[in-house]
Amino acid sequence: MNSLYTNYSKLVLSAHNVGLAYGAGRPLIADFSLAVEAGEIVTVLGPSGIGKSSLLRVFAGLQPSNGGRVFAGDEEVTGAHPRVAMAFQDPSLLPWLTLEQNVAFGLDFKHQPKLSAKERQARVDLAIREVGLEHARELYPKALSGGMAQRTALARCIARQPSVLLLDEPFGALDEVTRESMQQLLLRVRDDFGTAAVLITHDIDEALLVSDRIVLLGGSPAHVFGQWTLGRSQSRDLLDPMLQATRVEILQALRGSIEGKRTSQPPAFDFNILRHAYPHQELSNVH
Ligand SMILES: Nc1ncnc2c1ncn2[C@@H]1O[C@H](COP(=O)(O)OP(=O)(O)OP(=O)(O)O)[C@@H](O)[C@H]1O
Repeated sequence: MNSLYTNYSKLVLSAHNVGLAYGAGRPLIADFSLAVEAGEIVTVLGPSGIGKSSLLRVFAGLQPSNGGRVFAGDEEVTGAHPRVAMAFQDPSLLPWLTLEQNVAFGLDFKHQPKLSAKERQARVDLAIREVGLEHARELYPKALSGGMAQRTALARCIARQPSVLLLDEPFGALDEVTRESMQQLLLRVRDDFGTAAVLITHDIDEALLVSDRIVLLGGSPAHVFGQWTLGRSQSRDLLDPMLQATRVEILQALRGSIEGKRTSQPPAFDFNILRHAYPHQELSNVH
């Protein structure tokens, strides 16, 4: 287990001491910090109900945190941000719009920069091509398979040209083969555009197949309970003994986190990295 915070100037998303609570009860999440580099795919695993989706909504600026700060690049996230795009398990397509119109709709979000008609069409075309749905652009959502609908939702995100994708179990409802092709698509988007991603999944194998880093949430309030870095040269064949060993380690830690036991010390977060990346930001509440 180790951490990967090497390319300081390339952070696209960072969370500093984020806390989360619903109502006046015990906080759900405390002191959560994460730094995501350009092109890095970070998967967040953790027991059901620990707060993974809530955390992602905070990263997307869709929900306030209780303390802490989130940055997209060097801009603080205080609401929906043009460089941050989120996709959910439900593709949330508008049924009265065609596939192409659904993709273009992502560019109409209030916080998006204004584009010329030509630039807008170019972005839509590129995104549809990237997800391999050029043949289906005139179809309405009811005529799309689950995989095609998810590809459309991803294209809607891609058209916005985000620096980071926030993916809340987007492949969870798909059959295994479609799921595999979506995982390959995610890797391709990363390779083609350098887009980073924070992915929530319950599937350890999925995490092992796509992630540069796996972060496990555990404890109450939840915090980083374990962290694994997978090199790009690491085999992603699930039968590979190294990957198998990591799988077992993650599974044991996940069981430990469910039982509320600390099986491993979470890695200490080096806040000097954030100071280095954001020298002009006031990080006084970061200790
Ligand atoms: N808007 C809300 N108001 C009050 N409580 C909420 C709200 N949203 C989520 N919760 C509660 O917060 C806890 C964490 O929910 P969240 O969906 O973030 O967890 P999760 O780890 O993503 O769960 P799962 O893996 O089952 O999807 C749950 O107990 C949930 O009931």
